[in-house]
Amino acid sequence: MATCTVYTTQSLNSTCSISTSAKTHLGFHQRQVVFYSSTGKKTSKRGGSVISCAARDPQTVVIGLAADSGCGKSTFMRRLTSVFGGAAEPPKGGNPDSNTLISDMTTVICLDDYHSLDRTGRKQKGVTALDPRANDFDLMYEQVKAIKDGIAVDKPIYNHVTGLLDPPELIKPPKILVIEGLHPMFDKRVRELLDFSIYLDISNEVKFAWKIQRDMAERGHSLESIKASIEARKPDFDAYIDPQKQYADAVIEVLPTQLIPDDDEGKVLRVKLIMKEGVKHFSPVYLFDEGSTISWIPCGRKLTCSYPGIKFAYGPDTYFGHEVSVLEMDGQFDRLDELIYVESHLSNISTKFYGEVTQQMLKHSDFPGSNNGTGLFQTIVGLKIRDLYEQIVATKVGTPLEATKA
Ligand SMILES: Nc1ncnc2c1ncn2[C@@H]1O[C@H](COP(=O)(O)OP(=O)(O)OP(=O)(O)O)[C@@H](O)[C@H]1O
Ligand SMILES: O=C(CO)[C@H](O)[C@H](O)COP(=O)(O)O
Repeated sequence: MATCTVYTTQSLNSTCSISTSAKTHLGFHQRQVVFYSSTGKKTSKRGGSVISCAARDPQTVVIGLAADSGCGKSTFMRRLTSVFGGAAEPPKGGNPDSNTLISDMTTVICLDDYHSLDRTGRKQKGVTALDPRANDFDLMYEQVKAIKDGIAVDKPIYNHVTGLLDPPELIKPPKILVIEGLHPMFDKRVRELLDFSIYLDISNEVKFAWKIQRDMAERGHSLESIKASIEARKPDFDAYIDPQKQYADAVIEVLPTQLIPDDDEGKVLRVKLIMKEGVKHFSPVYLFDEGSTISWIPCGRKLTCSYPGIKFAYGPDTYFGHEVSVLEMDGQFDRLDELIYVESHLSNISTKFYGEVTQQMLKHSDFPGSNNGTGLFQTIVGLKIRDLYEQIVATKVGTPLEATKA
């Protein structure tokens, strides 16, 4: 039972406790509502349908992760959920093709589940899945809001195996809800529900290399079909997905290396972590000296670097008119255990103990990008999200947060 403030047809702003009962309308569960007077005395046994319920207990913290398909969202999610501990798994006993991942602290829902047109429907109408007309933003907003307010919802499922819209699955409010997919920041109403937002900005060259690696090697697609699919999506990607990066609190931008002249292999990457200034509960990471402009080649006695080496950069900048701090890494690590040397020069990384970034990276050394800035910055953003969550909870319960962070 959660104590909350409900807005019903009968009484505005009453304090009550709620117990979930039956069916849903647009994903909103009807509840039995028990009213209490200000002295805590029960005043009536049954209210009406809860239209909106703002929980007074610490509510669900909502994180948005936007990126095109095949740009590393799943990998990032695995790193993020690992920071919170516990394995993330699909809902038990549910649809085997569910896109949802649940762990003790987090629930990750995939916004593909809000496609309003199935694969055939999109084909008939001549629209891609990136087109807003193929997605139900009203339902997305209503359900994310409900979860944030502590209300379980019946969320639809888009089945990537069949291309059909499957019967819904029950999503209970977690401590942290991550909404990942093509459009978490597209709709203003949904955007305003986000406590923190991330955009994975993968340059066309790198996206192409990753797609080939996955879709040719693992899914048996031809080079021509991969090229055609990227080309077909590009206009809608440019129109509806890419512009969301202006709203992100953190952007991880992945570019070809500058360490190898005219590199066309796309294996060595230059990765930027662009962090907005002035975001509540989020203080950007810095290298050596906050606010300075730094260029650092850490290769020497403490870091093994084979060709083409490693280069870090840090400094202030502007991004879509916002003040940002940018941390950049070009190159890749030879020995992941030596990452501790780099970690010890970074500040505001929200670790709970010395070496936590290195430990996380070593733990998932088999994940794509573990030897470069993609893995490093995804891990750091995961730690920043844990810190943000802890700050929000501490603010709500009114207890000061222990000073345990680096
Ligand atoms: N940091 C990385 N370095 C190298 N390759 C990567 C990296 N991240 C992802 N990839 C490649 O891209 C592929 C897709 O990654 P992932 O499944 O995490 O993306 P996704 O955005 O969840 O994709 P989708 O939405 O299509 O399921 C991986 O199989 C891998 O080949
Ligand atoms: O951009 C995508 C996000 O993952 C997919 O292409 C979209 O969801 C449609 O899926 P499918 O190709 O399985 O019909």
